[in-house]
Amino acid sequence: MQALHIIKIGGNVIDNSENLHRFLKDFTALEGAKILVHGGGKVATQIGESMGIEAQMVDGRRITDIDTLRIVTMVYAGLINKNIVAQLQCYGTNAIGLTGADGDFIRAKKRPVKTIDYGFVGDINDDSINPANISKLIDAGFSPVFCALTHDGEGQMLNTNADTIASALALALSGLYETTLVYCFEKKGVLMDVDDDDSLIREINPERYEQLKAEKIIHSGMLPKLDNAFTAISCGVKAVIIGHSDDLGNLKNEQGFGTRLSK
Ligand SMILES: Nc1ncnc2c1ncn2[C@@H]1O[C@H](COP(=O)(O)OP(=O)(O)O)[C@@H](O)[C@H]1O
Ligand SMILES: CC(=O)N[C@@H](CCC(=O)OP(=O)(O)O)C(=O)O
Repeated sequence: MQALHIIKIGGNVIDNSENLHRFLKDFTALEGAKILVHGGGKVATQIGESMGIEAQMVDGRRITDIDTLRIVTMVYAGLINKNIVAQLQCYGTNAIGLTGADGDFIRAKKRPVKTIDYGFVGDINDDSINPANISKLIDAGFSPVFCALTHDGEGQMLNTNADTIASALALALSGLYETTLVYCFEKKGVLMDVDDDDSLIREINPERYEQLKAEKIIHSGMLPKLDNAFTAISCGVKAVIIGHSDDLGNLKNEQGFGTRLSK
């Protein structure tokens, strides 16, 4: 089976152009088939605020009313996606920028209203992604670059968390490729102390994850990231690694990069 890397980059790195460019160079240097998934929540919040629209987050998810949907569509699919694609082209990666609506690559269902109305937020299902269609792009030599937007098939764009998109792509493509999923952010990996980069935890299995959650060592944005990551590893994704965007160049070096998840 051909190897595939799916790399997700988070909003804090996108917000720092020096770190972003270093990361995009390292992404270009990765050999073989690759997909980039980017967030950009921080930039969307800043631009929304400059337009008088305050972000409302619940459990790490953005409440997406119609005005917020307009902002995230402009920011994720336009500003961030196209700048990343242009930079990758400059470094020599033949990137193609996509939302889930393009090529009907990722469909989602609007999240049903329970106690909270998340608005235009989309949840991905088992049959949301057609891996054969995405592999046509890869076979043609493109590196797809997905932003955090999906569609419902009835003309409605939806906002979907980028970590979730990355793990759903990894799951869907793991039948066709030997897939490695890498979450890159602004810390060395999962840390014992969030403020101490020397406290990196090299490996986590589900039991240790439960302990670290109970001890509140892992919290906030790291919880949905790891929930997605453990789902991926238990469903056929070969490896899941969480590490610093600056260290992507060390990916080949087994001990050199971030926190590895094990079953
Ligand atoms: N044990 C931990 N180790 C590292 N980061 C942690 C930990 N627990 C919580 N976090 C938080 O998780 C955040 C990463 O999640 P998130 O903000 O969703 O990232 P991104 O936007 O890059 O996807 C870190 O910035 C950090 O504040
Ligand atoms: C529904 C939902 O919350 N969507 C996210 C999508 C962006 C994202 O995931 O960005 P980061 O990876 O930078 O956090 C949001 O709008 O913040």
